[in-house]
Amino acid sequence: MILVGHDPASAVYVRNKVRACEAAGIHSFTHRLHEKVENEELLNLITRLNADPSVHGILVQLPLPAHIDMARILETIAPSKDVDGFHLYNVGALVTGNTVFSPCTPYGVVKLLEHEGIPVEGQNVVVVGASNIVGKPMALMLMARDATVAICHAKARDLAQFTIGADILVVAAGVPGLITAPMVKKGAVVIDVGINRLEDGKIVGDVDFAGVSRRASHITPVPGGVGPMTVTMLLVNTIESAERFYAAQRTAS
Ligand SMILES: Nc1nc(=O)c2c([nH]1)NC[C@@H]1CN(c3ccc(C(=O)N[C@@H](CCC(=O)O)C(=O)O)cc3)C=[N+]21
Repeated sequence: MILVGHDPASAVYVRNKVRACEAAGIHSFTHRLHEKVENEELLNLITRLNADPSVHGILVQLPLPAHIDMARILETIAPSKDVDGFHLYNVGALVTGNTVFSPCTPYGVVKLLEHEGIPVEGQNVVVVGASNIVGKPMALMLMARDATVAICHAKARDLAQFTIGADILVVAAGVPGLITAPMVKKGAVVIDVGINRLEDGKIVGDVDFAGVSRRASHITPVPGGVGPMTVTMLLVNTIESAERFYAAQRTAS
């Protein structure tokens, strides 16, 4: 894991990932770099980890400081070790249905739905938020499972017009209280991906949990919902990466 700078939220997420690795018996190293680190130093570190056969997963915690060329950093990670699924090769593979690594947060959402026995095929899904990390891959993964998917920008004019039709509503906009009960169809499944820190230190999602939980058939809380699933899917991707590595080694020998 590579953590640049000292954003407190990023530090919490990385700590949770490290703890989960330890609990799962996955050895992890956290490389903490100064917020003023140069692009070259970060690139050199990634190149070294790419070449290290004992490393099966590389994660560069986002966001990165503004002077860092994020695209170049992500494209330097070996696609076979890109357990976040952010390399362009892996993004393209996801688009065409030849998924190598599914991005952890949407993958966690898919697993939650599977575990609860909630069908996706033929369902109307609305994804609010169109980020590269959550909204876009979420839509692709549900399309691959034969859902009808609409993506709304958080700033959509009359957002409720779209959300009210959703059998499954996934919200990843980063706007506290964005989704209220009248915007949700009765019996809908509501997945809240938002994590917002309020001034009093409280963490809330993008959904008015108290109100919406009276209309929804299923709803995920924040914290304790999608966040821990993101961490879990990182472990799944890392184990899969190691298994692929050793399978390829056996074939080669
Ligand atoms: N390269 C990269 N990969 C990521 O997967 C990635 C990232 N950058 N940047 C930021 C987002 C966010 N993220 C979370 C991880 C854990 C929790 C988590 O453990 N949440 C707990 C605790 C939340 C808390 O206490 O703050 C919960 O929701 O219950 C949440 C969010 C991974 N991200």
